[in-house]
Amino acid sequence: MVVLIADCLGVGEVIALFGILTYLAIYYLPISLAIVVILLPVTATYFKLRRLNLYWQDRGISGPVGNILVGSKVALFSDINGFDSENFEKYGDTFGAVLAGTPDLVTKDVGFIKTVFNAEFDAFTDREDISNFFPKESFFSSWLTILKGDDWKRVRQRLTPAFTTAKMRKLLVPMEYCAKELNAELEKYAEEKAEIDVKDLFGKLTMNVIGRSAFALDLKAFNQKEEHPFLTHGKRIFEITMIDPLFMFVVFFPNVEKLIRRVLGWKTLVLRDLHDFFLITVSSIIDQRIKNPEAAESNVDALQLMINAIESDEVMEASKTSNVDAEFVSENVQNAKLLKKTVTKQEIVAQSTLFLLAGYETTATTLQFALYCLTHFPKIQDKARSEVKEVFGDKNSLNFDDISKLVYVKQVIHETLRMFAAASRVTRTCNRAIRINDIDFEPGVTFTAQVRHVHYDENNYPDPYKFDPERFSPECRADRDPGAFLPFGGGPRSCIGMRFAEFEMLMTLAHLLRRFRFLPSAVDAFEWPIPLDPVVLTRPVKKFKVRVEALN
Ligand code: HEM
Repeated sequence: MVVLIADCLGVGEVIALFGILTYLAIYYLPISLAIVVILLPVTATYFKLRRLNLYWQDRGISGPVGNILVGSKVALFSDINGFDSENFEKYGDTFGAVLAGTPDLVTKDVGFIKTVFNAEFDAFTDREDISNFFPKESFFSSWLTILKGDDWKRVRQRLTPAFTTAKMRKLLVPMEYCAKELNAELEKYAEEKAEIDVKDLFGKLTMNVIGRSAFALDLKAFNQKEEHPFLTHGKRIFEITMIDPLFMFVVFFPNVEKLIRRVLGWKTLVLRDLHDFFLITVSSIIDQRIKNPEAAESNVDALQLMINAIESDEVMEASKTSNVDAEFVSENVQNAKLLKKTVTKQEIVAQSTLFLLAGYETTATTLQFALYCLTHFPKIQDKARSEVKEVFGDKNSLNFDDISKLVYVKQVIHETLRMFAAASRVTRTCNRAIRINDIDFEPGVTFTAQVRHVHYDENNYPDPYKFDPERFSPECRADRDPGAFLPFGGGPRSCIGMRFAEFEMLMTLAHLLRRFRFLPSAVDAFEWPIPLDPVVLTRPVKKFKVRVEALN
């Protein structure tokens, strides 16, 4: 009973309730009864936490036993990759831990990952549950990344037609426009012989690309003087951290937060200004487009593709999709009940803002690492440039066929993604009891694919610290299990923006390499491999800069 009540409350609420209970017991009850009232919840909580901490050991699976109060939670906030390395070393390819109160099975075993992410996907459809932070009333709760079960299937199925290669072809035009804008910006650096803050520059590029290709808006990210309100609000998403006071308040006092929202009529407490701005602005763009479909037809952007896909009742044909989507599509097209249900306006607003979130940091960081590798290995840079020059010939622009000929540049991007995959861990939550590899999974337990460890495993990639784009030549790929490459996750729930990101990176690098040579910083040259921030999202520990030389 005590434990059941505690489960519905946040940590702050439990402590407050316990404080009140202790106060009342001491003042109003005889001492012996007061001790019982105080000790009962303490003992019940102690035994619950103890059982939780030994969750995997009780099931015969080895792994670290965390602190009784916080489990291995500290690892989440400090060095999660170091934590995983240490445990793989001690316990082998798979170990069990308890992170943030949830038993988590962590593995770098490719076969195991494929079974969970693909073959048994129905039992592992969702990611870890973070819905507490995103109230149901807000559109944040409709983000594809957060949706669960049938809701996720319905929205993903409806969105998939907007992300096929054929649709991506249309987005090459805005992508190229932004790549040319970036080149114009770099001319200034080359002329002034100034050092470039690579992440800052690519961050602006990816914002411009998302603006143009998701909303047909020019966000003018390179413009220092006036900032587009989309950009001002979009950037706010990245400012939020785990130690943000409002965020902490939601974590510690979820029920109080709910009450405050109800009383004030707010949809969310965290990021409220951003939420309301996007809800109003994007909803009105959608309304205008739906009211005026002919004018809307001229828009080549993901928002319009989503509106079209949803309105036209378009159903994907498995043969027209990638292998990953084909499997998913053929599976879901049979599900007529889900197909008939449409996607709401709030859900479209959610997905279009999610593109800002999902497409900005990931792509900018990958481009940053690609440039880091190309600067560090000038011969690889020259080889990539030769291919680019050959593909451009006398032209100034690239079409879809040209992009498909950038085979070596794509290998460079894939090798960059192997070494510096944006997400070092990808997690699924079990939704029904299932036995896999002699392990009994219960609903609520999570399964984590340790992507960085899969990518640095000698058995998958010999000499893993060597940057070698040849690993992704057709011959080398044929010799390797495709499941050993997970920068975009795996199975039906993998990254929906993968093709978008690949086209954007190919287009950008092609234009950059054609016009410029990249050289290490003269002030702060960096070592190989660059030290990484020990958190889940892969970033260098310090900013790195490059110099740029314009080519004739
Ligand atoms: C280099 C760039 C990118 C990387 C490395 C990347 C990586 C990832 C990863 C690892 C996941 C989790 C997959 C899983 O759980 O199996 C993911 C999910 C997702 N990504 Fe990306 N991503 C990139 C770019 C993009 C872009 C440009 C967009 C949008 C235009 C996007 C939209 C999404 C969405 C919506 C999801 C959630 C999919 C779902 O739950 O069904 N990503 N991405």
